[in-house]
Amino acid sequence: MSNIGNSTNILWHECPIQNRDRQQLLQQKGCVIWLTGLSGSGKSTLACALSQSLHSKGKLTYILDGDNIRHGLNRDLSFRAEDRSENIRRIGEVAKLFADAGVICITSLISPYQKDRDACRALLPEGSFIEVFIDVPLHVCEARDPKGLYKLARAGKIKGFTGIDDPYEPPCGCEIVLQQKGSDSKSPKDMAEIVISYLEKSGHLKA
Ligand SMILES: Nc1ncnc2c1ncn2[C@@H]1O[C@H](COP(=O)(O)OS(=O)(=O)O)[C@@H](OP(=O)(O)O)[C@H]1O
Ligand SMILES: Nc1ncnc2c1ncn2[C@@H]1O[C@H](COP(=O)(O)OP(=O)(O)O)[C@@H](O)[C@H]1O
Repeated sequence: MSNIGNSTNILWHECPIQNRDRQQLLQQKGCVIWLTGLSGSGKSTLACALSQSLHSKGKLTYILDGDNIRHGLNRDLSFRAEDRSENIRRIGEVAKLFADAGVICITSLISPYQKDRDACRALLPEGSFIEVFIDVPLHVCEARDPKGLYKLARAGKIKGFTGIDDPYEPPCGCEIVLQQKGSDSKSPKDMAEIVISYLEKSGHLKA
């Protein structure tokens, strides 16, 4: 019996069907592909392109998108630093369950703080947390502004907007950097191919 957080007298219950059995069934290894970048950098677009491409190869994926999860599980959270951390912690825990289920779980969150991303990495077995930085300069994201949020932030109508008056800490030592700078521009499909070739090399697309 042990105490975890505020829960006392709890005991882990094992089931004979384990992660390796699910890997065999699905012919893939569950993992978390953690997309991070500014608002408008292309996280949701890449998540969809990746999911479509992997699906067409017969691989099971699931997307956890920050915007979408804030409509339900995380609807109680704001954009204060503590709430962003809690947002990321919960999504990290959910992503861990999907990965354990054998699914290739794609998360799409700004996740601006390195320590929050590192805490999620620490939840997963070695090699199963694949951090992907979508490195798009602020001026490019701001020019795209598909939801008009940068305009509102510049006008002072949204406070604490990432990149404007709230921080974004670029990853150091992440698995993949996808740059979108000057002439080096990549389509979402090109970006998805880079991630998929990483997964092929790392052995995640076979049991
Ligand atoms: N203050 C502020 N800062 C940043 N973003 C804001 C803010 N308010 C609303 N939005 C919208 O919320 C989306 C980001 O949610 P996330 O859950 O990914 O953010 S975080 O990881 O908790 O920082 C983000 O979506 P994306 O553009 O898809 O990144 C914004 O549309
Ligand atoms: N690789 C890309 N090249 C050019 N434009 C892109 C690319 N990926 C996304 N976009 C465009 O950028 C905008 C923001 O993309 P989105 O996926 O919503 O970003 P995020 O989820 O990071 O906020 C959209 O208008 C989208 O069509």
